[in-house]
Amino acid sequence: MSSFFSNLFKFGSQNMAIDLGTANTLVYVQDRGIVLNEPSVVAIETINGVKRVKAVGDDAKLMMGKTPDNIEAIRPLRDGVIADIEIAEEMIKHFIKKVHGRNTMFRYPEIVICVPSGSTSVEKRAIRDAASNAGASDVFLILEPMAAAIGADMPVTEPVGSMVVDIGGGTTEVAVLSLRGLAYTTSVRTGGDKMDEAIVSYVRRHHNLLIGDATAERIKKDYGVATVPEDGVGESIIIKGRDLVNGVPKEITINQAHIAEALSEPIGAIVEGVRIALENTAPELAADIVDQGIVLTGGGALIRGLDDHIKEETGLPVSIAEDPLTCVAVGTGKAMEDPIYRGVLMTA
Ligand SMILES: Nc1ncnc2c1ncn2[C@@H]1O[C@H](COP(=O)(O)OP(=O)(O)OP(=O)(O)O)[C@@H](O)[C@H]1O
Repeated sequence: MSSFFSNLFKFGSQNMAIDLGTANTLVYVQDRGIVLNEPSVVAIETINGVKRVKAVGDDAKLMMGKTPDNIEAIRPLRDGVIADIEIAEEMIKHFIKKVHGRNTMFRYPEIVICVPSGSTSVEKRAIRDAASNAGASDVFLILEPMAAAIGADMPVTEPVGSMVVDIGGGTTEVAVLSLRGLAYTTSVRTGGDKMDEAIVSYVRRHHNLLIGDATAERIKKDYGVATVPEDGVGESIIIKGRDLVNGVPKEITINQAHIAEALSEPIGAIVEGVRIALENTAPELAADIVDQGIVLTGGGALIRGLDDHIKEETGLPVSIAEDPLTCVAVGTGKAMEDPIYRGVLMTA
């Protein structure tokens, strides 16, 4: 650990923090803040049996669902863990290179990477090795809920219990934190991806219409609600896709109440995770949470009315972090920069 902090001094601002997310990867550079925020997607092209990276990040996401047979758009992280280590490594390498550009002096930075709290030691090692192979001289890890809580300015170093619920693409991490540690943590394999799948399956079941994940994600971001709107209907939504009966393109109209119905299962799983965490929290810490409330981070926190829904289900105050999508990256960056958080970094 000490070599890390002495290297911070030696190499200055090249050190970086990476939020390697299922949906998005964010890179934070010391003293500069977030410099990269792109989808965790890699497009692989196969020519004469040889595979090569065709595009990464924004460019690769544009290809999802639209690639010819010889190009495959892959998300190397699934359910919050690395599903394809080689491709994840290519992605990390690409992003590090993109951040440092031609500045070869800064080719081997120290890197802090955020990992899901439920990662096994094998998964943690795989992430660390991917960053080392991508050119990092030293790699440190931080658990995702800790990073989210630091990013949301929660009092993680104090002897006070606080609860963070980080709703990402692949997982929802629920944790109770106190004195730089996780007093309790649980990871629910439900997040934004499951919400997209729920919309795809709702539209197929009720309207015989096939839509892609990208369309479902757009609908979720623009119209997603945690509960049925007050007027029982909400806004109308026009959806285009392929009719499953006759195979031709078709357009249907649904409303936000339908989206609330579609999302009820994944949102129910998240609420259940919060409830289990509360039941397993030591009484002293639980008493603190009654005062401090629950803080929501991650992109899923932006589903309209989710804070009120969790408040109703738990009876506790619930708030949304200021910028839920960048909380984990900012928290990972702060943990790298500020010695007060020294104790939260891990070597593997
Ligand atoms: N306005 C929005 N409303 C609802 N969901 C949103 C919104 N904006 C982003 N999301 C969803 O948030 C998810 C991504 O969140 P985030 O970037 O926090 O996850 P991640 O860190 O990549 O994933 P994980 O924590 O599982 O590794 C995606 O599923 C995305 O569709």
